[in-house]
Amino acid sequence: MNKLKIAIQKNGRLSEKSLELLSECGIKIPNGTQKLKTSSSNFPIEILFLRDDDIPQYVEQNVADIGILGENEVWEKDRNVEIIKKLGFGNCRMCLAIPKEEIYTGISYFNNKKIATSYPRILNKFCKKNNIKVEIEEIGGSVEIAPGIGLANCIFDIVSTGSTLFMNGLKEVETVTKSEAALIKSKNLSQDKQLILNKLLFRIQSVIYSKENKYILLNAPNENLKDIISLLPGIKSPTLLPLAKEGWSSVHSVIKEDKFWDIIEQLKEFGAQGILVIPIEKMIL
Ligand SMILES: Nc1ncnc2c1ncn2[C@@H]1O[C@H](COP(=O)(O)OP(=O)(O)OP(=O)(O)O)[C@@H](O)[C@H]1O
Ligand SMILES: O=P(O)(O)OC[C@H]1O[C@H](OP(=O)(O)OP(=O)(O)O)[C@H](O)[C@@H]1O
Ligand SMILES: [Mg+2]
Repeated sequence: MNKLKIAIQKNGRLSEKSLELLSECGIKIPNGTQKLKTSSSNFPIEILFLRDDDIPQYVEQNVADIGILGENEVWEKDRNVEIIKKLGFGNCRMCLAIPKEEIYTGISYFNNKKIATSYPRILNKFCKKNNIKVEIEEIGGSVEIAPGIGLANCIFDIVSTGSTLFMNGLKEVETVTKSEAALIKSKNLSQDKQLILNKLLFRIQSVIYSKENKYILLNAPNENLKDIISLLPGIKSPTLLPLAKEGWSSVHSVIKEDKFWDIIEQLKEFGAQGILVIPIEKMIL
């Protein structure tokens, strides 16, 4: 049977999470090998371990059918591939940063500046859109060092916590775009491979939903049930069960994790008690 070939990063920020995602999808991958290519024992998929920069090219050329990498690399390489799913990890922003003692006057500050980056295409597009004329100095890595050693005036790079900028005496002044890990696919997949991809996507979707959502259980006084239910719409609607104690019900529902902290105060105001929030292992809609 035809196998779907997926390219993931060999060593780097996205390697572990990419393998973890496949494993959460129930796909068994032999570990502990130094091989650059391996197959799953229980899903028709072959895994290629590559440098992330090369993945768009391999997917465009059908050497790999799909790949997991940062959107930033996909945009930078600008190959003929399609982003089909954001994966919720590898979140970062792409920023312009300048020496911390400089006074930032707005985007025109960058006119006639030399900017070091590993992402010349994305930077060039941004500069054109904003009508600024810059000199782009392309380097492969350790971009934050460039102003300190006189290679450039400022930088354009990936930022997450900001600690690399801080440690190198730089400050972030413009966010050009945000990026996260994504699944890309080749534009000419055979029908068999598309079917395998659909199966994989279904599993990925379930894994992502289960991470974004929590199961919530609480006890609610019956007189406030309507208000409490309106805060917890659930997938279809919440489950209601009478408690042994008269006048009280147990409410079960599913909520978005990031919404929970916003509604907890309101739930308490409506008299909710014994609130339990439980992780969901898998969620199929
Ligand atoms: N600090 C960060 N926080 C979150 N995500 C990040 C961070 N740095 C990079 N990323 C994301 O992880 C991807 C891989 O980063 P990494 O530093 O491992 O790349 P690399 O050095 O280019 O690796 P490779 O050797 O495979 O080319 C980046 O393209 C970006 O999408
Ligand atoms: O804002 P921060 O949390 O400090 O993260 C930003 C840093 O992370 C990335 O590099 P990485 O550490 O992956 O090393 P690399 O440049 O060698 O790939 C990126 O290139 C920045 O240098
Ligand atoms: Mg790389």
